[in-house]
Amino acid sequence: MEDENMIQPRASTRSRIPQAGLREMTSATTNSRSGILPPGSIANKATSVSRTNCALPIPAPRDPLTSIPATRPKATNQQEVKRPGSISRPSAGAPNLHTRGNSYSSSTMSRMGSTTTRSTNPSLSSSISYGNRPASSISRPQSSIGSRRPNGTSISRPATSLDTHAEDAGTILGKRKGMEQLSFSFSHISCPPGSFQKPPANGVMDRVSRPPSTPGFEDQSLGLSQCISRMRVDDSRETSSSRGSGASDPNPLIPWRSQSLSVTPSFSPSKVTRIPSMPPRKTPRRPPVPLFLSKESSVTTFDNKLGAEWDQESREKAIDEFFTSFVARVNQQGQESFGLKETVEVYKSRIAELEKSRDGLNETNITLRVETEGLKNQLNAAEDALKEARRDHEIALGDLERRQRVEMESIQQSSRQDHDVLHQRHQDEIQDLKRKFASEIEDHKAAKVRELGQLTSQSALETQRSTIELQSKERELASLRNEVEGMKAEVDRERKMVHDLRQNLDMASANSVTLESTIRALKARIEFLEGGREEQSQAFERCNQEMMDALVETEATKEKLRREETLRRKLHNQVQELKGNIRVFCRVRPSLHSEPASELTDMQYPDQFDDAKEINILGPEEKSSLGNVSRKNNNFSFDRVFNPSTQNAEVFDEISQLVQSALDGYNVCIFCYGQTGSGKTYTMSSQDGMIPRAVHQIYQTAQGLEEKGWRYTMAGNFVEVYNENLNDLLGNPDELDKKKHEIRHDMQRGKTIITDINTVQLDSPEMVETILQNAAANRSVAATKANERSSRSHSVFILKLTGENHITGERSEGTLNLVDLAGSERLSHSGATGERLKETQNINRSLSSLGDVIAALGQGKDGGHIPYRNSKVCFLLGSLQAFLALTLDQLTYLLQFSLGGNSKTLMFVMVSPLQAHMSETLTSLKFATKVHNTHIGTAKRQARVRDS
Ligand SMILES: Nc1ncnc2c1ncn2[C@@H]1O[C@H](COP(=O)(O)OP(=O)(O)OP(=O)(O)O)[C@@H](O)[C@H]1O
Repeated sequence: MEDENMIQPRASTRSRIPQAGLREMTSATTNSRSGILPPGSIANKATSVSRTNCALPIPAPRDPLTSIPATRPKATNQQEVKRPGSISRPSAGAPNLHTRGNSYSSSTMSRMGSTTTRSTNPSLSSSISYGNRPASSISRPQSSIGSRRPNGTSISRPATSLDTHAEDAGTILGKRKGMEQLSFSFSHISCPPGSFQKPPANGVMDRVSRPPSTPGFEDQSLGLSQCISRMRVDDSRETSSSRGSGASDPNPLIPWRSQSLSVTPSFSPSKVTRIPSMPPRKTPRRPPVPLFLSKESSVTTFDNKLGAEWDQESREKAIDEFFTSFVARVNQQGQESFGLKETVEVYKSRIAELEKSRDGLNETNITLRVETEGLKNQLNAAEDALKEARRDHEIALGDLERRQRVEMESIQQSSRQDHDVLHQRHQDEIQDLKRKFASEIEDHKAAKVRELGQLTSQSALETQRSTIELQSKERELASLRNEVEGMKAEVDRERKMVHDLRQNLDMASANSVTLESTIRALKARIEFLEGGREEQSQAFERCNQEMMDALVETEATKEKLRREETLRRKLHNQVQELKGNIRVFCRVRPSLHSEPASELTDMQYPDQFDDAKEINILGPEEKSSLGNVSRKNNNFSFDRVFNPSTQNAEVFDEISQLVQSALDGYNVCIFCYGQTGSGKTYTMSSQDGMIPRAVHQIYQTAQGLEEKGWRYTMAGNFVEVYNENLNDLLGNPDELDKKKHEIRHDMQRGKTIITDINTVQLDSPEMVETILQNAAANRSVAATKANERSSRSHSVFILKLTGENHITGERSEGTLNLVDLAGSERLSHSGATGERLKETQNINRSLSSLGDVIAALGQGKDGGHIPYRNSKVCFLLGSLQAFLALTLDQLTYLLQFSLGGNSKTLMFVMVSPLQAHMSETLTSLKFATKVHNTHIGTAKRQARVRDS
């Protein structure tokens, strides 16, 4: 609280002295922005002080002597003149000056108005009258500036109140110790000559100034000191001149220039000392003025009255007025100076206050330190007490823990006992439940066993009953059979007997006795049979034995059948080999509706109702030079020739044995060769073509073989060789011609693997239709016309057949390849260009190389050169031996294992019936004849190619 009391007043003190005021004071000291001129310019300083004490708005800076506001009437000076003794408050502005001392800093600039008002006196005659001021009035109270001055009474101003400003200004009010040594350097005041003459009533002037009409006097811009300096200069000049030459001043208008201004003590309580000399100012040369006035002197008065030197009254009046105004001005300056001093005093008092507050703060600080020490002691005591309390608390805690531990142990013990009791009870319950459940289970088990026994006995009874029924049925059947047989025999016998009886009718009657005896014998036999049960049971046993023998015989027969199936396979293979491992069928397609009969080629089938192996193609009529008309007959012979009326079913009958070979574990290759539009696709891939029929047959055969222990799985691929590239027709159509597939051969197992290819498991015969549709769809995506694409590429349908006999442990792996070759038309006839030309070249290269390879193979030279490398198709018909050689032909490479060793090949050569295609037809047939004449692995067969 004490501290607060110390601080609060300080705050209020601060608030009373705004920083702005302090700044302005500082700036005033350094002569910047304050409007205070450098030393020697009292007017500005006064202005500054006036600003300090006046709250009026700040006017624009102006010359204090030239600016004469209208608000300041001259009457003020006149009023002051009337009261010459009251110098302390010469004007109405004075109270303002004093009462605003406290707000000095904030009102410094606003004092301009009042100052200006004061300086509105037209002349400096009203500015110096300091000497008239009584000593008491000069000793201005310190509080005259501040509001703290009590009751507005004057308090003696400290002796140093003017020191600072007097020294700072370096001009006026220079001497210390009050007004006694006050000397003025009124450099800023233009003082009219002669205005320093002491009024008669108040003092004596030692010099009499000249009237104000002199030019120098009118120069109001000159300061008083300058005037005085001039006076000195002139004075000395005049003195010297008067001394030297004795001549008088040529200018009688400025006699005051040679005077030095001094105020006698009687004139002012302060001692006016001689004003320090100022630098001389150059003035125009004037005529000398007489030093002393005489009656003869002609002097111009202030009123510009010439010759009024002796008008003492008016001169005194003028001087008096001037002096009054001068005193007022000096007064004003003094007051302003007081203002400044008071400001300084305010700051000094402020400093004192601050020091006081600092002392207070120091005291407070000491008090606080003492208090802090006390508090520290209290804190130490409190800490000690806290430690004590903590110790007590720890002891109490320890006791509590011990107590709780004991309690806990007792609780644990009791709970353990409870737990043991509960556990024991629980165990007892469990034992009871176990016993209960065991007895229930036993009961249940016994019931189930009983039920089982009943069921077993029932089933045994049922079985026995059914066995008995079966036996009775069998017996009935046997007896019925016997009866039937007996009836038959009896009928026969009866017939015979009737016949005999008819023949022996006579004998019957004769032998009636014999018959009767026979009847009796029969009756005796019946009786015997009825009585011979033992014999019947023995007969039943014999029958049973016979049945068991029959079963054994059946098993033996089945085993024999399986052996015969294996033998059949071997024999079938041998038969196929005997037929030739490469067989060639020729098929002529029928003419279409769009093809008129006149455009058809004349073809004959000489043995169509016999072996159906030959075909004659008659050329166009040719006239010889002798006029004979003849037609060229091209006769070809193959393994089978199908005329246009042959249906797919009949064609398939011929190849079904090859399909059977695939099931038996052989690699079979069936391909169609021929020009575009000759019916290859129709034969191979149409709805009732070879592919669907082959798959159907395989299914049927596989099902039939199941009862012989065979289980078959079928997996299908469909690939295309287009421009010597391999494509997957069951894959993504977008990858056609882009994705690369490789053909890899497993030489040891004789298997062909194609990389990255889709394999479809054929679980049903219908799946093959899906495969064919997908392949056709993919081809249609790859080409604008599906037919075009199919014409320009080889397609291969690969069916892998894997069979296992779970009885015999046999295993078979066969492959059926159904190949639809590209159109075989000649390059020269196709007229193809660009991409088509490239395709045709590829196709022809494959096919012609195929012929070469076949021809080479046909020569049958083991180890002889086979031109496999010439074409991929070479692999198609080459032996296993041949396929070991590297080749670029994808197609033949692909079919490598289907053409050699255990492979069987069937080639369809397709023929178009059109005359326009005759040339291509003949070429195809000649090529097929080459193939037909090739024999791989079996006895070479001869075939004829007859030109007649
Ligand atoms: N045996 C036939 N019975 C009825 N029509 C047939 C027979 N053979 C072919 N055709 C028809 O002849 C036309 C051409 O047959 P296909 O498309 O099979 O010839 P292609 O040799 O496969 O031609 P490409 O080489 O262009 O594929 C088809 O319209 C087809 O239906």
